[in-house]
Amino acid sequence: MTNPSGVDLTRAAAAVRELLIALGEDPDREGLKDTPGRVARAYAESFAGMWQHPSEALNRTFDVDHDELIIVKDIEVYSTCEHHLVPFHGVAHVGYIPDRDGRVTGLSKIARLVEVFAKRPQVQERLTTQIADALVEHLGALGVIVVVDCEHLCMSMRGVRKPGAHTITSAVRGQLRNPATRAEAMSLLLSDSRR
Ligand SMILES: Nc1nc2c(ncn2[C@@H]2O[C@H](COP(=O)(O)OP(=O)(O)OP(=O)(O)O)[C@@H](O)[C@H]2O)c(=O)[nH]1
Ligand SMILES: [Zn+2]
Repeated sequence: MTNPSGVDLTRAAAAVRELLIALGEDPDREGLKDTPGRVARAYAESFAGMWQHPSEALNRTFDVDHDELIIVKDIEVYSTCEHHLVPFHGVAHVGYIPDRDGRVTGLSKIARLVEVFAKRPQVQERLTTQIADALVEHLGALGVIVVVDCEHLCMSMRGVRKPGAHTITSAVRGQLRNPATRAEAMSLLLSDSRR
């Protein structure tokens, strides 16, 4: 039952069965009998990015001779907090300045890159820096800015119980570290330009 993604579904299902027992449940009752397998498959989906390389997401590039900022905003993010294994969700905004040849990637590939890193056990800070570093490393971007804005269910539904609290993280690389360029990029990233 090991699947191509590398997740050992049989072992994961057995662990979920054990967890149900530890929690005082009867894993053989009607409603729970398929749950261990289901949860194992759901985790395999949530952690699919562990088996993907960021360069795969960015493999399609186009020579469009564009050497200025490109921004993809409001990319929906569903990730999993590695401390509690519960979701955090929100949006990512990604901007980059292409390499000297003006080589850009497909717009959807930016969202695919976000997915590669979101579908792993994560903390929001690492998610943010991994996206930025991958654009420099695999696309040769001369400048990168990434802002991630998420609500962590580990803070909303349990623990400190503060629903609605947002965590905002940013990572800036290369030419966009220049204060003036950075401020301009940040304002574009955070503005609602469609209204
Ligand atoms: N920096 C950072 N912290 C996170 C992230 N996701 C969850 N956390 C925090 O991880 C911390 C874990 O703290 P612990 O004291 O070890 O765990 P805990 O007893 O469950 O903490 P509480 O959530 O405060 O009940 C909590 O403060 C969470 O809010 C994240 O993406 N980045
Ligand atoms: Zn958490």
